[in-house]
Amino acid sequence: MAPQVTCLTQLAEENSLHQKFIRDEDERPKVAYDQFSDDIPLISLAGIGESSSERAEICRKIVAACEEWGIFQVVDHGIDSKLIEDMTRLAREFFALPAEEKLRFDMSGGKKGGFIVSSHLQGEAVQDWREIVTYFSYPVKARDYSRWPDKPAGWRVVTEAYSEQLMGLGCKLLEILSEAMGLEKDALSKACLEMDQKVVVNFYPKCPQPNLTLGLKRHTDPGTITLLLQDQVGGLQATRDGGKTWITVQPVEGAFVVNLGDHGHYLSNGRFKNADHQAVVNSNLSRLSIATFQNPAPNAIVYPLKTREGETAVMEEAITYMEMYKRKMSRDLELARLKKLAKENKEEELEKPKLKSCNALQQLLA
Ligand SMILES: O=C(O)CCC(=O)C(=O)O
Ligand SMILES: [Fe+2]
Repeated sequence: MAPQVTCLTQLAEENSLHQKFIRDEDERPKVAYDQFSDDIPLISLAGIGESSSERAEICRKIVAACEEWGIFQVVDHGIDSKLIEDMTRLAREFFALPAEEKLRFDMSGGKKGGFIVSSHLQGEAVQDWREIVTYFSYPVKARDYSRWPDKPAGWRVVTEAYSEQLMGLGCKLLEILSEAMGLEKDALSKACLEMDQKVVVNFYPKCPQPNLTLGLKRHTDPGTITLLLQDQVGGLQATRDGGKTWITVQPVEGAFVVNLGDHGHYLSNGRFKNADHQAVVNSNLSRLSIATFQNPAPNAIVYPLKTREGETAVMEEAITYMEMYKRKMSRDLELARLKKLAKENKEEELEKPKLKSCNALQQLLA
């Protein structure tokens, strides 16, 4: 039997956008996908290993970027370029598979890992214009290979190697941030207990009406640090003024975009920003990005590791990461609910005068 779910790749062929992807006006893209900005710092990690003045300079740049944006790009990061190439190629091949192949790994119904068409926040009607395939790669003992795609050939070998190298890079960056906070090198990693890693491969097909929708709704990542590999199309956007102005991050060949999540933000007592970001789409080209989330273990404690002189803690109480995540989700849901309510009320208000004039018309005609 033909699958019930239509993949976005199929919807992309239509002339107009399906209603379920249409965002409210205030959420729609304000800046074009290819109107690039180089405001986000681009930092070379060459020389990071040495205990030299070079390392100190790199650390200074990273810390400044985290304080200002919570997001930066790194090159000379030591991740094997052949691995990046293979990972990108396999990811593209996965999304090019027929819908029924991808849907063999359908994640709906609460499965941990697999494929999903047009993700959306629970309880929210509008969907994102993206397909994803995701797998949980750390801790190793928790890997459920039955939820990892078995096609295209080579997926498992390449993704495992990719995960391992990215775990290394993530930890290296956390060492720098720990030192910057005046703590032991391994303080942030230790605070994660056994670090989790989740990889989400995002595929954004060409979109018939990209100005009405988003590839991925505005959000902050919940975890400690995220390493994003993006192709050269462009679409990742960041804001540092609560969404008033946006910039499109300039894609840089072979670079990783690094951003801090909520956990990193809280542990630094708000000193390092949790980057507010989103992804926009376009009608010319499909786009691929691979997000590697370095997260704490579910039972890790979320609380500032250190408060600087004169600072009070940004959190009232210490909670587990699981609890932090639950609270974030219910806050997002509540916001979506209130927004929907406000919209309905507004529509009702708009209906009233119409109704009045309608009554008046009837009286006139009577
Ligand atoms: O695709 C992108 O540029 C952004 C992806 C992202 O923010 C995410 O997966 O959390
Ligand atoms: Fe994100």
